[in-house]
Amino acid sequence: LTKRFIGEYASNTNSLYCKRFSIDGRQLNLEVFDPCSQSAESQSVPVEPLSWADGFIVVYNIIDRTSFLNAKNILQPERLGTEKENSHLWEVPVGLVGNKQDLCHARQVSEEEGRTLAQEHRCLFQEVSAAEDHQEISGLFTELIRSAAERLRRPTDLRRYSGSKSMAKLINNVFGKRRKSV
Ligand SMILES: Nc1nc2c(ncn2[C@@H]2O[C@H](COP(=O)(O)OP(=O)(O)OP(=O)(O)O)[C@@H](O)[C@H]2O)c(=O)[nH]1
Repeated sequence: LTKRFIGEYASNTNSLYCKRFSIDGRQLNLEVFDPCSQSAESQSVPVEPLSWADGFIVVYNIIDRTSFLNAKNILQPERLGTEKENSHLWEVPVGLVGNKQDLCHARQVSEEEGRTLAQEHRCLFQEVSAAEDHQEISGLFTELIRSAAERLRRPTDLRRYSGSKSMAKLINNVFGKRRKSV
């Protein structure tokens, strides 16, 4: 959003960030919902964004195994409401992201573990360092947005279960206006 790393900021509330974003020569309104921290026991996705999200990014910290287990928990389809049955979120693209790669000397989660979890849930996967490389983050969002846009272009009856289901940051408004349902 800012192309620079902001080390400390208040994050005790749910936040919605909006940005004009250019991708493949097209302008779009990106809305990123960042839910505030929740205890491990109550990890779940806030209900409201699920009615409009076009994609999810679930972020864990590679030097904190508990955060990886929380991410694993969140990826369960029932947590996101992305089960095939009765869900407009069925097959929305999901990115699993291992952050803080700059601290990999203290890693508690191997890259292989992250990749395997992503494959199990049919997610995009990437390890990044938000502190060191904003372009990686931008690339990640671009990839997810392309997947979301591609999904929205497909006729409903041709859609296949391609992206698992997951969460933390939500993307909305891909190449268009907010939709009530897909
Ligand atoms: N070294 C390093 N620190 C990071 C990186 N990304 C975030 N941090 C730090 O990790 C801490 C948590 O970052 P947040 O952005 O608040 O992470 P969050 O997942 O939103 O966590 P909550 O605030 O608990 O919701 C902050 O002190 C950040 O400065 C990174 O890539 N490398």
